[in-house]
Amino acid sequence: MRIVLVAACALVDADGRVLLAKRPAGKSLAGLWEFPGGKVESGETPEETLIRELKEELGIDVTAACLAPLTFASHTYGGEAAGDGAGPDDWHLLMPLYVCRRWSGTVQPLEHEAVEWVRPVRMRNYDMPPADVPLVALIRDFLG
Ligand SMILES: Nc1nc2c([nH]c(=O)n2[C@@H]2O[C@H](COP(=O)(O)OP(=O)(O)OP(=O)(O)O)[C@@H](O)[C@H]2O)c(=O)[nH]1
Repeated sequence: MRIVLVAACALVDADGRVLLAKRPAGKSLAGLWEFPGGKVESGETPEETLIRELKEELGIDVTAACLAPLTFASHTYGGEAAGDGAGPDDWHLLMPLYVCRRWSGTVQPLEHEAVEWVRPVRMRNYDMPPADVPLVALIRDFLG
């Protein structure tokens, strides 16, 4: 099965809130709240992907030194969820999740429908992609 590497980032503000971004209509998983990030392109490190994506998606600048690895998601997307069993279009998401507490610039939803700063205890009220669901409890434990 195809493994797709996606780098994602939990931006954490001075109050310990995490930035969630709402996927826009017309994209896969539209309307769900995700961590900013995107597919690692050929020749990129995951850190380089995040530096690029956080600029494109949110208009902020981060450095690799401020990206701390926290955990990862590992999830198969495809027919299984639809009850069709494994199929040729299935793909497996492998998504390292970083934490970042320092950036420059002001966060703006340049590519998302909206962004919100969310207290970790409230994250379970936000519908997230299935791959992200196991990460929520971990973030809550980590950030308190
Ligand atoms: N950035 C991000 N992507 C996630 C998260 N959880 C999750 O399943 N994904 C999936 O990882 C992929 C990220 O790809 P992307 O952001 O570069 O691509 P995209 O949505 O433009 O493309 P797509 O429409 O092909 O999915 C998407 O399929 C997205 O659904 C998450 O928390 N953050």
